[in-house]
Amino acid sequence: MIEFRSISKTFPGGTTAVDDFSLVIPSHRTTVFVGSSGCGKTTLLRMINRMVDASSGDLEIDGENVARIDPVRLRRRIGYVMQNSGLLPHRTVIDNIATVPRLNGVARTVAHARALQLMDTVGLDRLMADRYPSQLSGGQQQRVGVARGLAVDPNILLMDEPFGAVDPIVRAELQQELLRLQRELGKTVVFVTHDIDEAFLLGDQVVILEKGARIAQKGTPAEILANPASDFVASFIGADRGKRALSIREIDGARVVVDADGTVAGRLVEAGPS
Ligand SMILES: Nc1ncnc2c1ncn2[C@@H]1O[C@H](COP(=O)(O)OP(=O)(O)OP(=O)(O)O)[C@@H](O)[C@H]1O
Repeated sequence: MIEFRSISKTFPGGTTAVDDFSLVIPSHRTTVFVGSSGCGKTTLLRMINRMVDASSGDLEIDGENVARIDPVRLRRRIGYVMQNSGLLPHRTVIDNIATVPRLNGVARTVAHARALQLMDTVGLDRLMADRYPSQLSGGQQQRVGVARGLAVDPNILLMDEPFGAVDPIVRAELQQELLRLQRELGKTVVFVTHDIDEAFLLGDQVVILEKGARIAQKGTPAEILANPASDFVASFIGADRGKRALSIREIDGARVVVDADGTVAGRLVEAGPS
């Protein structure tokens, strides 16, 4: 469990990116931060692995205050997947995936064997192991990014707009892969997006944020869709456009919420990892 307790962050220039934010992020579930550009999503995410330190408040992982954990050690045990995959251009796919285990002292042969398994896990052909990132499509690069995030077998996986830079068809494929992976692996995933449909599709818990990372509403997709807490939320989720008359359908054994035109708007929480 990750717990934010009255966390604030003011950057040296004076911008308060996060203003008194409190939230519990349950383990083995996907929590999605969603909101407009500049509302503080990335800052929240980066405070979990101390790429950004809070100005005030406490942040705990399983009861341990992150301020007391060495940031390098913390980052090596938390997976981080970013937009544009963030791969090292001069390293092959397999070396990119094995980077952090190697830094942690894992032998090269062991790290490479594990990297090949992870390529299977994320649906990448092993034949691509010796290619460089520039020789892959955008979607394949994102899969390498996810494999790299999983390479230290972290309990926590942070994902910052990981599918933002790929076309809608590949994006939909990657979203489905993540749902499949999450059913298998049951990580504590914290996912940032500005796309409400992506948030509803992937999130067990969705947190809609306004400027300063103020929580406009949090809950399951079904709760938010059925009962928007404010005009802001209603407008953000498109409820005011009359688009989302909800119903529940069973697709591939999972119970999902679909809106009026049949688009999957979210998954019911009971369908999470078993
Ligand atoms: N290192 C920094 N120094 C100064 N201000 C910063 C820094 N990082 C972020 N900010 C500011 O903090 C606010 C929140 O930024 P953040 O990147 O967390 O937002 P976001 O919701 O992730 O935005 P986006 O969706 O555009 O990535 C913004 O006003 C931003 O300009």
